[in-house]
Amino acid sequence: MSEWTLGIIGGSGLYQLDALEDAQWISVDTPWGAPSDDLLIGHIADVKCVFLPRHGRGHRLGPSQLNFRANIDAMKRAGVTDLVSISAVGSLAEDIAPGHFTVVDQFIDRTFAREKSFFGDGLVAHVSMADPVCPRLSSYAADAARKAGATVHYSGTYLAMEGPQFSTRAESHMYRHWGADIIGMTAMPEAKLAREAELPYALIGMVTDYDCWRENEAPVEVEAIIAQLGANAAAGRALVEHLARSLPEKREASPIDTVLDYALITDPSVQDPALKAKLDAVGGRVFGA
Ligand SMILES: CSC[C@H]1O[C@H](OP(=O)(O)O)[C@H](O)[C@@H]1O
Ligand SMILES: Nc1ncnc2[nH]cnc12
Repeated sequence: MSEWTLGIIGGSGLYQLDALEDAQWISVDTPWGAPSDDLLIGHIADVKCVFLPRHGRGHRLGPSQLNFRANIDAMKRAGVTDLVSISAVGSLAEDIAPGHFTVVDQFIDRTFAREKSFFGDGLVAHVSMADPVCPRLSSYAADAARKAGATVHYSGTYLAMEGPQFSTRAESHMYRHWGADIIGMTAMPEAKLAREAELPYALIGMVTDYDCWRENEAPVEVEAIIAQLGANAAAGRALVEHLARSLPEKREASPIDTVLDYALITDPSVQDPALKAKLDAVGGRVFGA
């Protein structure tokens, strides 16, 4: 049996994963509230897979309504060892065209109306986000995207905006000057919380549009995004299947598995027992759940 349990967060257009065998929707409760939906738990070959549609089936939740902490906690609670996230994104670069996939390796976080940490009052932690994704999982995901037939960009900076409105033209130009390659509304604080939960994380951005920085082109509208999403989602599903099938049976330890060993700063004598209890899944390895 494979040592990997692969978590998959599906973004806009990806609400179901038919490739999962013996799959069942399971309700998972967390100390942080309800995740976006039940988890679809099954397997691909001998890899256990846990799928969560980020916006819920039917796309009920907007980016600022997502309970990111509950989503990551639920993944951890379901035994996920590695988490791949799939997102619809706008392109901020000429050579990244709609239909292309970008394997994200950096982020600029401009979100401001979201809970961004599992830690805080009574138990403080500071994890490093210098290298925010897992290179190993990203590399498997990139190969899987290529096998799925997508044009793949092997690195890219994702600008996370609050939304739900799309950017102004001035913002879009500014993000390009900052060096961002793609833009979306959901990967932050998802990536930060995955790191706090010691989950190696990879993000694949499926490009739907050119946002609004191109002078002679109509700005992005949901209608155009939905049209592109259909084509992208098929490749996204194929990517997940190739990814699960390409994982070696044995899972070597990742440095991300143990980041909390170096992140906690609160003296044990004053750590809040109530917060520690809430961290049973996220920090169970260090607090002995
Ligand atoms: C439907 S376009 C805007 C919407 O799509 C992206 O969601 P996700 O990252 O979950 O695929 C974007 O971030 C916005 O939430
Ligand atoms: N242009 C865009 N801006 C923000 N999020 C997006 N998701 C898909 N396209 C987007």
